[in-house]
Amino acid sequence: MMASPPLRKIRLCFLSYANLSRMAMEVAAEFEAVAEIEFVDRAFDDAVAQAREREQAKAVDAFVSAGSNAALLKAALGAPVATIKVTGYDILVALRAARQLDRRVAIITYGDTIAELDAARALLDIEIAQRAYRTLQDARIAFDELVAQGFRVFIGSSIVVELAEAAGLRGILAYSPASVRQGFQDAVELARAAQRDAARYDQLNGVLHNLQEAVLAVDVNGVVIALNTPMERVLGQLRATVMGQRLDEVHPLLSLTDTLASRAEERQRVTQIDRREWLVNRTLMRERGEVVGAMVTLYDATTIEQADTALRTQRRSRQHPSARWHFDQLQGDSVAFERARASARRFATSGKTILITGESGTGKELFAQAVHNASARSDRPFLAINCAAVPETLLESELFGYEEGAFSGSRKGGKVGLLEAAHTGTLFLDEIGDMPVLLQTRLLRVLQEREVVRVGGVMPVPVDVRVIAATNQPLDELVQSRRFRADLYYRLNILRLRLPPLRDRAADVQALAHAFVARSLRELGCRIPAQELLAPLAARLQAYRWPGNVRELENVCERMAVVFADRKQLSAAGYEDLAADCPELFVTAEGAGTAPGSAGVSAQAIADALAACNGSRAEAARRLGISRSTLWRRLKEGEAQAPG
Ligand SMILES: Nc1ncnc2c1ncn2[C@@H]1O[C@H](COP(=O)(O)OP(=O)(O)OP(=O)(O)O)[C@@H](O)[C@H]1O
Repeated sequence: MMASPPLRKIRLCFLSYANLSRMAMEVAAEFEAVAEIEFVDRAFDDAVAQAREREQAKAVDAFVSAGSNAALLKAALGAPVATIKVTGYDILVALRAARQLDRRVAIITYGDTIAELDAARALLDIEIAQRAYRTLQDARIAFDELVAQGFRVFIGSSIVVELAEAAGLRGILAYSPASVRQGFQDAVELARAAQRDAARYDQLNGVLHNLQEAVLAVDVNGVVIALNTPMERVLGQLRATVMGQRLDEVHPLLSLTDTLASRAEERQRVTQIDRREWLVNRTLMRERGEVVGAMVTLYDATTIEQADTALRTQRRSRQHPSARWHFDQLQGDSVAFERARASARRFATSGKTILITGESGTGKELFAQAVHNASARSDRPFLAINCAAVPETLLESELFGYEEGAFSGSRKGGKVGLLEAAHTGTLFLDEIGDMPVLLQTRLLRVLQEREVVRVGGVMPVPVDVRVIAATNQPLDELVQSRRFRADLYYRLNILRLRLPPLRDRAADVQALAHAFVARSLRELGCRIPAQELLAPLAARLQAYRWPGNVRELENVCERMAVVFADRKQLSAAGYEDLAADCPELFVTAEGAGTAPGSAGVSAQAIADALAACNGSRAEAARRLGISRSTLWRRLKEGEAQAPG
């Protein structure tokens, strides 16, 4: 078994006038085994200076002194100070010795006079005069007065004995070897306790060392007992200089005095130190329920913000796909398309709000994704919502989130809205023209104030979101008819990206069709080359007006691939099937794509498609080559126009 290391001898320093020192030296021999004791014959300021030197050199574990010296040392030092106290028994012994010399005895004590002495006076049948002092000056004045009153025998501390002896009178030391012994014992105890504390503080420092946060701990007196390297950096001072100092003096902004006094902990107070923002926690340290100190922890606000973003991003990326599209992947090299792509690239880096306009199916969402991916926010969340496809009540809580209990059926803990979830990233608001006016007002506030208040909440949460809005409706007309707020319109319309309809960029049709057919054939495991399949259709593809734009072309191409994949080869019969499945390509030139409606699809065509798909709106929209929201809006328009 390994022997535990022998305890280091305790280093004590005894500070007093020579009289008491002489007595103490005799007693000190009893402590040889446990302590090394140094004797310093000094009093008052001299004594304090000597003690400070030793404390700074860490040469002493505890000091021992008496009377005024002890009081001064306690006030001036951080190290433990044991006081040798005069007991009633000590005074009695001294009085007995004094009585041998004179029947009139003067007692001069530090601090207060001793009330019980009046009883002793009668018992010992002597005249006793008492005085108390705090400073050397006081002691001298008291002594001179008593001398003037004819006293010749004095009982008191070393100073008093020295004064008496210097005046040729008799001085009797009030302290007994027993009280000096008690003083040494107290000092050894105090030093041991300080050693134990130091070991605990070492342990605490070890724990703090591994923390990234800046942490500092104080004892119940507000004296620094531990701190870590990040805290050294905040304070701009080394541990050695800060340890043992009062925190209020080291850095008043971090003070724990109020925390210790009120026992009230404090969390996440934003505090600026050296032009940096920190979140500051103040907590109490307890041992077996007793408060033994307090701790201040600083969290760097920037790091927290980054962690917050990482948390939101990672949570979100588990739930939603992020932006997939990049500018290079967008098909099309017509002049009109290249112009749009070049503008979008420029807009991407500006970081500003963008309004994308264009007919349904022209690729507005794709552009929004590509803008996000080409912006400084590319590694942050990209979230999208179609304002036309979500019912009004849901749209509000989707966008702004809600607090727990905001309405019946609200989720426990509330819900984070898209604006919050997209923090530091991009939010794509598709079909913004369909956003109800009330929500437009709320959105405007968010864009202006850069903070969100959840439904049923009061505390605003700061958000940094780039908004890209899209519409296939003429927003300026909606503004005129008061269905869209003018101020929101101007706020969104900072950078305008106009996406041309497919009919205005006929040069792109072939390339897009080739890409779509090739992809679909590949997915169907069909080896027919897309080029060959498309060759006989080139003129038709060019002639058609594509009211549903790229989405419609994509759907038609998918249908073509399905028809030929079934037959496994190109044949005239296949093209006949195609004429039945994709009638839009085979209509006469005059009729092609001229149907009215915002997306160019007639109400009759919608009704037919819905009937053919057993009322499935998703399927009908797919067949018509329009988005679900366009179909939805067209139906609403139809209802509004219907008589009755
Ligand atoms: N340039 C392009 N390259 C490749 N695919 C495209 C391109 N433009 C559009 N698409 C295809 O067309 C479809 C429609 O695009 P998107 O959803 O971006 O249109 P939109 O203008 O937002 O439509 P809506 O207004 O109806 O929501 C997408 O599924 C995409 O695959």
